Amino acid sequence: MSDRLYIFDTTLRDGEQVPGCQLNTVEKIEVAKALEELGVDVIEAGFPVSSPGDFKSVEEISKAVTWPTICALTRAVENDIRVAADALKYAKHKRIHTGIGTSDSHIRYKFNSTREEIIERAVRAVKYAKSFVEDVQFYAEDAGRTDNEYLARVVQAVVNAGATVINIPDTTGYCLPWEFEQKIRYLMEHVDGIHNVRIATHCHNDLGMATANTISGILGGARQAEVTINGIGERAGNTSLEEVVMALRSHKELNIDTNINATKITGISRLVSSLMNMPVQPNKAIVGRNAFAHSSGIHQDGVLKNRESYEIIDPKDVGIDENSIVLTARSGRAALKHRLHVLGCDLEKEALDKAYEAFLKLADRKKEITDDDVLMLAGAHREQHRIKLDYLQVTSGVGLRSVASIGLLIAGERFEACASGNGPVDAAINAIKVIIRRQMLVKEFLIQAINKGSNDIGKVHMTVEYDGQHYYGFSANTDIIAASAEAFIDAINKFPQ
Ligand SMILES: CC(=O)SCCNC(=O)CCNC(=O)[C@H](O)C(C)(C)COP(=O)(O)OP(=O)(O)OC[C@H]1O[C@@H](n2cnc3c(N)ncnc32)[C@H](O)[C@@H]1OP(=O)(O)O
Ligand SMILES: CC(C)C(=O)C(=O)O
Ligand SMILES: [Mg+2]
Repeated sequence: MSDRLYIFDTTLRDGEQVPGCQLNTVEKIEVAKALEELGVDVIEAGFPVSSPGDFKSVEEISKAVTWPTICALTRAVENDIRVAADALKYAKHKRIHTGIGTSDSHIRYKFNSTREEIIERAVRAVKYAKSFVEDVQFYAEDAGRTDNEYLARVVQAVVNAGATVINIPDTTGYCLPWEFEQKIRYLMEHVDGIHNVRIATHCHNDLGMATANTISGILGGARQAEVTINGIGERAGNTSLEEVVMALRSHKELNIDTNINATKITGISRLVSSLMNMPVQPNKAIVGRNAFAHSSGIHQDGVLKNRESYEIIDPKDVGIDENSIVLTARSGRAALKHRLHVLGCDLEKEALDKAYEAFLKLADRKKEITDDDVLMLAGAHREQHRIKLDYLQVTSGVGLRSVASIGLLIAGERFEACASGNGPVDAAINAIKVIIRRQMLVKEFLIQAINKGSNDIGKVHMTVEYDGQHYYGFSANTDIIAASAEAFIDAINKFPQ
């Protein structure tokens, strides 16, 4: 059987300390209930003494949540502890999290104190918290920069005072992974009774090593990881829940697992991101928009042959239906063929080659190719138009009349003309009319963006009246003037010969 790692989520406390991420009580309850469904063991719901709003949130979360332990943060200050105990009164399982800074820098500059006095304050706080609740967690703030020998003395004192969980925060995200592992190992080896309590990691990401340090701490003997959804938290953030959970699931040889239902990870990541107005970076591990997106031809070909070529996690395991094959100018035929197949369009080799050629031209002009684009490309190569647009140049601007110069290929022969108009589309259509001398009238003209963004493809629908009949023309192009001219030509191609 694998060893159990307890997940302590501090999204609602450390995560909520981020500027702009404050939530109201109703929103906090929504996140807390989602954390419960996700399967976290402990929810750090807030710092009750900090404001009446935070007190209320801890109180309401305590009522709303059933089985996870609800934890409230305090300083090593009696009033903080009293207020925390009061806020937790409705919790079915409650924990007070008290502590104090232990690094020489904190002792000297924050507290103007001494190592001995800090140990005394730590012990007093733990004993006072024990008078309210059984489950008392102690944090040695800035343990990452606290020397191991002194840290072990602090931990020994609070274990003796009755602390049930010992939190070893790398508050400033300073440690290297091997160093953090050694720190935890040192405590495991030098504190009497340490095996009767649980050691926790609480790593910050200032050097981008929060997850690495957490995993190292676990290897050193920690069995509680303090994490947040999407890794939000002070400055560069905390360790992200999803990274730790999936690192352990991906490395079964470590034989350590959590109670997390990973299929809920994507949902809660989106919930927290939207409630906290905190977008997730696209390349964020596990929950970023691109975490399961493949955009280059060689990778796409490999993934289509076997998902595991470029994926170590099945996206379904974290609640994503399937990976995405993103079509860009770096994609190959395998990806285009796959997307066309998904869209119900199977092309033979020659047709695929032609569609691919058109696709590359479009992809060089557009960052991402959508399903509509792909269908348009697949259709475009099939129709053999008698009249084709060869080139088009239009000048337009404010305070001048637009002029178009156009070249058409009619049954392979080139015809050229110039014309002016009251705008670029009018000029282009007038130029076509110089070559195609028929009585034609544009009856309907609609330009539509397919998705969004100024680099998008414009779709043009046009109805042209000729000889008492209406003919429909369509085109799509990143250049809407070209699309308009092409739609006009498309309608002309449907005139009876
Ligand atoms: C690493 C972390 O994330 S710790 C949690 C950080 N989160 C927060 O600070 C959010 C909540 N904080 C607050 O609402 C306020 O800071 C309060 C209510 C806790 C305190 O407010 P104030 O009384 O106005 O104090 P202020 O914030 O200016 O200064 C903090 C005081 O707490 C002391 N302090 C800081 N940490 C601790 C601690 N763990 N134990 C005891 N005292 C502490 C400081 O030394 C300072 O005391 P001083 O004024 O005697 O120098
Ligand atoms: C309060 C403690 C646990 C903390 O957030 C830190 O040290 O980073
Ligand atoms: Mg922190």
